[in-house]
Amino acid sequence: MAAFSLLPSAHIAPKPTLHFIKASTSDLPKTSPSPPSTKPQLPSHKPHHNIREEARLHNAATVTTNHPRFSAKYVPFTSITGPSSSDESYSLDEIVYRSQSGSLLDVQHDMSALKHFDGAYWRNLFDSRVGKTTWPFGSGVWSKKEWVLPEIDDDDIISAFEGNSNLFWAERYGKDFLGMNDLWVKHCGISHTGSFKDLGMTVLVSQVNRLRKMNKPVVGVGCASTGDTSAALSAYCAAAGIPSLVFLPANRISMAQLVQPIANGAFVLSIDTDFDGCMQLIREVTAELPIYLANSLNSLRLEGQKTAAIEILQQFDWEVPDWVIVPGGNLGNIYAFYKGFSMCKELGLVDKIPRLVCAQAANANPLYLYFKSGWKDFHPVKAKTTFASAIQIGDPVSIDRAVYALKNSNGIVEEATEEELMDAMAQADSTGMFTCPHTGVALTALNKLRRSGVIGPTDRTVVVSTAHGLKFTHSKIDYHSKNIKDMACRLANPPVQVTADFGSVMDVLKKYLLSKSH
Ligand SMILES: Cc1ncc(COP(=O)(O)O)c(C=O)c1O
Ligand SMILES: N[C@@H](CCOP(=O)(O)O)C(=O)O
Repeated sequence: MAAFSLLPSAHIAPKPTLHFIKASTSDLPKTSPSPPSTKPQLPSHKPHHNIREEARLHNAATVTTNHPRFSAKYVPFTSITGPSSSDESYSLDEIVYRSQSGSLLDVQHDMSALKHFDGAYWRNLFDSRVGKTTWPFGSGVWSKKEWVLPEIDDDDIISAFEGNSNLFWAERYGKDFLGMNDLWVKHCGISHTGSFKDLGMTVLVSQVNRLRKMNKPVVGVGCASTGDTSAALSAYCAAAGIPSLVFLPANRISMAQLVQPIANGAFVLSIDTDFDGCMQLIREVTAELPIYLANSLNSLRLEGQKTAAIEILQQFDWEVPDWVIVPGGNLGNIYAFYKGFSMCKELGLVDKIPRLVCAQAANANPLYLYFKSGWKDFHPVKAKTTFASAIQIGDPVSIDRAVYALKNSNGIVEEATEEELMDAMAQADSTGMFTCPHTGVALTALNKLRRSGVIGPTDRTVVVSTAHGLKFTHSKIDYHSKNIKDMACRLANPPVQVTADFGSVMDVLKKYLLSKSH
């Protein structure tokens, strides 16, 4: 193993009161802005190690250095205070989802240890890990490991190299439909299981892997789901060899989503209730049985999901967009974005955060109604059927997190009717994307804010696309066949039936070309 300089620069001089650990070469403070090497040097007689073994070798060959110990713990969270600084806290190795008073928890990082390094250090470190296959940093989540689960052993990590998703410049959509020139779509759904849930699930399942190795009582991992959480949970558990159990609302999720946990070997319960009913049941069951709760009530999930925000900044070369629009259901993700942006600001990678917009389906809009009441009255709703089926949620568990995120980002909540969201999805698809209905909800919010002038023509805006359109082909088929009651489906593009002779084919082609020529 090569020797490394341990001399920190003046601005990152270690403070004597901190705990010190053995640090790997990739963790060492750098005196120059050049990115640190993350590739271990292998002994020449063993050329065929896999990447996990390479990381193991690399970590074994560490040197003791004056490096602060990064750590994180659970603390209570409320919509007023955010993460609390009270004495109540829990180790991440405990199985706990709520505080003593019943409030949500948050993963709180030791920010003073992270502040030991300046913003330039973190930017360089994160940038240096992109596009590599080094374990576990090839993942967009684990490339930010120090900010996610700093204490987990690389060997315990279960990753599909999720994240690093495309930030798509929506050139034509922005120009033709919104008069915008700086519109971007963060394709979080182009991912291992087809949604942003992979980002959180790699963290949660990795921690479960660690807990099981510590002989903690975790026989399986369970969730309630509208489709995407269950797909991610079952895939990551299958990769780890851990049993997964999923509670699905019968007949309320797409076939493509239903088949995912089935194929990955999960124990699938199809329950005759809605998502909120399934969520209630899984909470009761996980309180009784050694089943670890994988929904975003569990704040570990959000640690992975927040990396999408960091990634957006990274993809803009650490320039901050004006707006980020996120579709909301159980409302963990809007807080995850807020947390990712806030950490970047607090640790000096950027100097501000974007304004956040949470977009809901009008048929499942408890946050929208709360926002419209001036944050006075929150009432869960009975969510009605929506094409954006993954956000058909009336009693979101992370309501307090969402309120905190929106209040602290000068945020806005918008809603989309069924017709609006389906038209927006079809319009985006007509410019070359293949979006899901939830992205249609976010695009509708953009449309409304753009038309009212709240979002300006040159504002740099990011719409978060949360799932792959291929999971929702049934809704696209209904739309393009004009097979939806009370909906004009004005952008429908049904196939033309034509008889198999040259003349008929020529007739329809000429008609089509004529329609395009003026
Ligand atoms: C595709 C999709 N989009 C958006 C959401 C909303 O995310 P959240 O529940 O974190 O608000 C979900 C899940 O709830 C989802 O599956
Ligand atoms: N859309 C989600 C609903 C559950 O959300 P979670 O983030 O709390 O797990 C799903 O796909 O199940």
